[in-house]
Amino acid sequence: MKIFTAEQISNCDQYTIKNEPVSSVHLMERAAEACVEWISENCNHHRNFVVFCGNGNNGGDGFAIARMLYQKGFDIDVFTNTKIKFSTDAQENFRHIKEISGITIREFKEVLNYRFDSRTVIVDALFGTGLSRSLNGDVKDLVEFLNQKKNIKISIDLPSGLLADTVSDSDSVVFMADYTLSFQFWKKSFLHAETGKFAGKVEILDINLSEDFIEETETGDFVIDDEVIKSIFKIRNEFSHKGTYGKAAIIGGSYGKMGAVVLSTRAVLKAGAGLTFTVAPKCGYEILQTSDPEAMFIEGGKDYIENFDVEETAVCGIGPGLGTHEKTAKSLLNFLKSCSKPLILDADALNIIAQDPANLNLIPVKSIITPHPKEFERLFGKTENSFERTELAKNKSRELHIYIVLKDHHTQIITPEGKVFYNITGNSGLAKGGSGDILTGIITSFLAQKYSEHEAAILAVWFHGKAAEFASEKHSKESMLPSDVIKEFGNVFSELNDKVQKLL
Ligand SMILES: NC(=O)C1=CN([C@@H]2O[C@H](COP(=O)(O)OP(=O)(O)OC[C@H]3O[C@@H](n4cnc5c(N)ncnc54)[C@H](OP(=O)(O)O)[C@@H]3O)[C@@H](O)[C@H]2O)[C@@H](O)CC1
Ligand SMILES: Nc1ncnc2c1ncn2[C@@H]1O[C@H](COP(=O)(O)OP(=O)(O)O)[C@@H](O)[C@H]1O
Ligand SMILES: [K+]
Repeated sequence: MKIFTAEQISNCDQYTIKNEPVSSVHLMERAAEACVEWISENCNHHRNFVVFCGNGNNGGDGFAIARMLYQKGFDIDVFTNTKIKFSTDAQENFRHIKEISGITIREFKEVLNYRFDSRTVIVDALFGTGLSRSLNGDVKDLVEFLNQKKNIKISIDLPSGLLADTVSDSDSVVFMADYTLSFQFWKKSFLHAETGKFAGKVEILDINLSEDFIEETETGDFVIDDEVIKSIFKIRNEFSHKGTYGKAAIIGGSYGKMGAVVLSTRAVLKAGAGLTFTVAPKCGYEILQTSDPEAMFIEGGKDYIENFDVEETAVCGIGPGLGTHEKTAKSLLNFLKSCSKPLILDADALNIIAQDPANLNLIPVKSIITPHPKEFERLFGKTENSFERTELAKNKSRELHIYIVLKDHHTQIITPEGKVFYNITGNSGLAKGGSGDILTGIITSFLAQKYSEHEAAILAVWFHGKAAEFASEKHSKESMLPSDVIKEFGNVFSELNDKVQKLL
């Protein structure tokens, strides 16, 4: 799914109005209906809603939602500021709601005397994509007041105070939503840590904006949705043999860090590679042969790796548990100098490369590197925030012609062409040592199975998150282990096959 800026969304809005054609107030009606449908389906235990409406079209949505919820039998109160001029469509919906005797309309300042029942749901329709500056004055006080309430909070389109495309000043006040019902597109700010925390759980509601506009309008930012995944995933061919699914090698492990390479190797195996090797120090021989008997062991040193040579046709994922021993570092850098095929580089492989900025140029083109934020900083330097980090990653991907998998809650895959793919699967159950090692294994496995670098990176990140969702359902986010995540790969493949199989 494409991610558009607030300006592109507004253009899409206008294009739809002109070309569908549909009147703007009717489009507002459609948006409100989508919200009301979601609320009616999901708010089974709540009958009271208090809707806060601004003066622009976001407020217009709020008035329409209030009217429709009232018509469905919910108890509704509305707060707004009647002293400021409404937008044309907000004015029309304000007029409708004034005619409903069962809804009381109050001024914002009256909120201080309002009795919030603990079961009342607060709906924020103050500002959406039209926000042009930080909240201040009365509306800032109002949002601060509402943020202190323990009630369930739902934002319409965007939490008020949040910009769609970028981070606002750190002292800006933003409505803290539990749920955000947003129209048609993901907004970039939902996907970054500093801003996404205000949105709570995001639901994207389809309001049928123009498909032509969406198709024709260029953007560099995407969310990895089912359509993306369906276009990548290939069903296993029954007329195949192990050679069809390639050779994969995980190179890593050192004394005390053999678990990382065990997990990574197991992830390669369970993600479907044809032949799997593990290059690890001798001290890991028994551990690996016992834990992952399907993989072949290649001795790369005694207590740490000194030799990176592996069969030429194997796809190599390097780094899990590798350590940064001087001799390992030296031989890794020599290996990189002699290597021209794309590699997957993670963890200590990245920490070794980060020791000297000149090493970055040794990374073979089209390689996939998988830094978490700290590793990214070691490689490329500090940034002010995660939006800037993504911009820096775009520059570096272009400059070095590599794929950067920037690991985060919403991991981003950044391509050498400067495109950014945001992942929306996964959960905080992955915030545990070992999760990244598994991801390296999945990417290595998919690349060995002849997915392109672009496809392998996107599919693997989505797959990793999906497996984590299955694991958390069974074990909880707290208790799930990276090895539980690997056990769910089969369920993810079943889901993938169901998505793309031609079923009778
Ligand atoms: N896109 C779609 O497909 C559809 C969009 N729809 C809806 O339209 C919404 C966008 O509506 P919108 O453009 O009217 O902007 P909105 O967010 O209501 O705010 C503008 C008003 O707020 C004011 N204002 C701004 N910042 C302020 C501040 N800090 N403090 C105080 N005031 C501030 C600003 O004043 P100004 O900046 O001009 O002074 C103006 O009066 C969108 O989010 C969605 O909900 C649906 O109805 C249909 C389909
Ligand atoms: N809160 C979270 N939500 C979603 N994914 C997460 C979260 N925390 C961690 N992850 C994922 O888990 C993995 C952690 O990788 P990393 O930090 O390298 O772990 P390790 O090196 O210990 O294996 C990454 O893929 C990251 O995206
Ligand atoms: K809002």
